[in-house]
Amino acid sequence: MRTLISQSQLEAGVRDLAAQLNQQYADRPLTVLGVLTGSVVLLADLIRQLEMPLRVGVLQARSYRGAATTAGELVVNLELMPAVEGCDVLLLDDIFDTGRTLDELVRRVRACGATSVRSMVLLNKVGRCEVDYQPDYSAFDIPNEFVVGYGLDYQDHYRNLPFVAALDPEEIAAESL
Ligand SMILES: O=P(O)(O)OC[C@H]1O[C@H](OP(=O)(O)OP(=O)(O)O)[C@H](O)[C@@H]1O
Ligand code: HPA
Repeated sequence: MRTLISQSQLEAGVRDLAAQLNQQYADRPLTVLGVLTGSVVLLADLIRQLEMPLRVGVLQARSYRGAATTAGELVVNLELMPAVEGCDVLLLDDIFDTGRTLDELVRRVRACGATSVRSMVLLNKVGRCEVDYQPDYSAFDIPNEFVVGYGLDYQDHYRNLPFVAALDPEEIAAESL
């Protein structure tokens, strides 16, 4: 694997995301919803730098399964999500790739009565978007490569890496290429 974004670059990127939110929301209460599972590392690092009255919740979305590096059917589970009616919500995810996950989640959370729904991602994979939606905040543009680390997985591994790396073709199972 090849490192694309180092630990210190990630720290600076997350600091910058937090500063944007602290400026945008100031003293307004915010509900941050982390998209399981990939957002967990970003969620933990980001919320400790937020200064507004904050609620934290999670929901789940999954479409990349097993050895696949392309999206399959999107399955959404809102059972763990707190009530968001009348709330300003920030959906937080690790990566915007085809955009199908966030596009669907923004619609679903709006339908639950949130006052506003913005979205934030760590990584924006350039040139892959398949939807008419863009995240409101992102820290890094990355090329069209399958990446792991800092929450991102391949076959449920590598989420614990403190940096973001691109997998080389020989590290990706032959059946998913
Ligand atoms: O923009 P998209 O093409 O929709 O891809 C982005 C989504 O894919 C990944 O989730 P995944 O389905 O791998 O589930 P996970 O978070 O549990 O790993 C990632 O965490 C995002 O939620
Ligand atoms: O590049 C990626 N890596 C890991 N998970 C992902 N989900 C969408 N794109 C990616």
